[in-house]
Amino acid sequence: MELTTAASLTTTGLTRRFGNFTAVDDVNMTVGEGEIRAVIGPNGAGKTTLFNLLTGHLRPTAGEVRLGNQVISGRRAHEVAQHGITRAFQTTNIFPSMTVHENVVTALLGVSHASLRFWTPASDHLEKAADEVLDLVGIYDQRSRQAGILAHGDQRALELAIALAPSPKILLLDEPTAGMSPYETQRSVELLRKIWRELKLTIILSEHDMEVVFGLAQQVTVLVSGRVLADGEPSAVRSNREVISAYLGGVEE
Ligand SMILES: Nc1ncnc2c1ncn2[C@@H]1O[C@H](COP(=O)(O)OP(=O)(O)OP(=O)(O)O)[C@@H](O)[C@H]1O
Repeated sequence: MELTTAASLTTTGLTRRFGNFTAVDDVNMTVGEGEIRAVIGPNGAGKTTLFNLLTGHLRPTAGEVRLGNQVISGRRAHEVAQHGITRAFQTTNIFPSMTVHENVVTALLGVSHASLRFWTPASDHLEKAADEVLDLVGIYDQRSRQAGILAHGDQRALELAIALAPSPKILLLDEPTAGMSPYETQRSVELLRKIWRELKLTIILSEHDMEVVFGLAQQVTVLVSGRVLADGEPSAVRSNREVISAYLGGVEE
């Protein structure tokens, strides 16, 4: 498997208004290459809107998003994806009537060979590349099954495979463990850590489960009312008094 460097992501003055309401308010954030960053905040803090701005699903009212040195804000979602930012979970891309394998091959089609950094790079080998992705996320044995009848956990793994297929530089995960049992959550955290280690990509996740956040992320950004209340290493964020009173409540140890 050929590996690539990850990429850094920077937002400068990133702002999104809906009418008079400001959902994302002057967010300045730098996510380093190969970092795992968690974005946390209470309901309505602006996490989903921020992710939509990062993926090109929304245009900013003001400010910009840069991937490395390249400005990507203002581009359409499919262009942003081609530049190397993909997303799993909130926007499900599964075709339920196709097989698991066909779903991943479809995600690989349209990606130039040069972009298949993680997987075997040749069109004749798209099938093989799809198998590599499925093996990585642990559902290779499900490859011939119809995607729509997969168990919930396997369907989430397939969503992850589809997001990983284009060999992204940055992977965005919307609440990767939402709705999972403690056991499934633990397995997901291990899987994400393995993917991050093997592919050396940058991961940005939004998550409500603080065990997941503090177990996985190297840096945490806390959003409240669209603004960055704090960011830094998990231990610093965890003991930040403003964060505790605004959001974390009883999590202080
Ligand atoms: N298209 C829209 N039009 C108007 N208001 C919107 C729109 N999208 C989001 N908002 C508002 O922006 C605010 C931030 O919403 P957002 O979904 O980004 O928060 P969130 O942090 O993802 O919340 P949650 O954790 O509940 O998913 C909310 O008050 C929401 O009602």
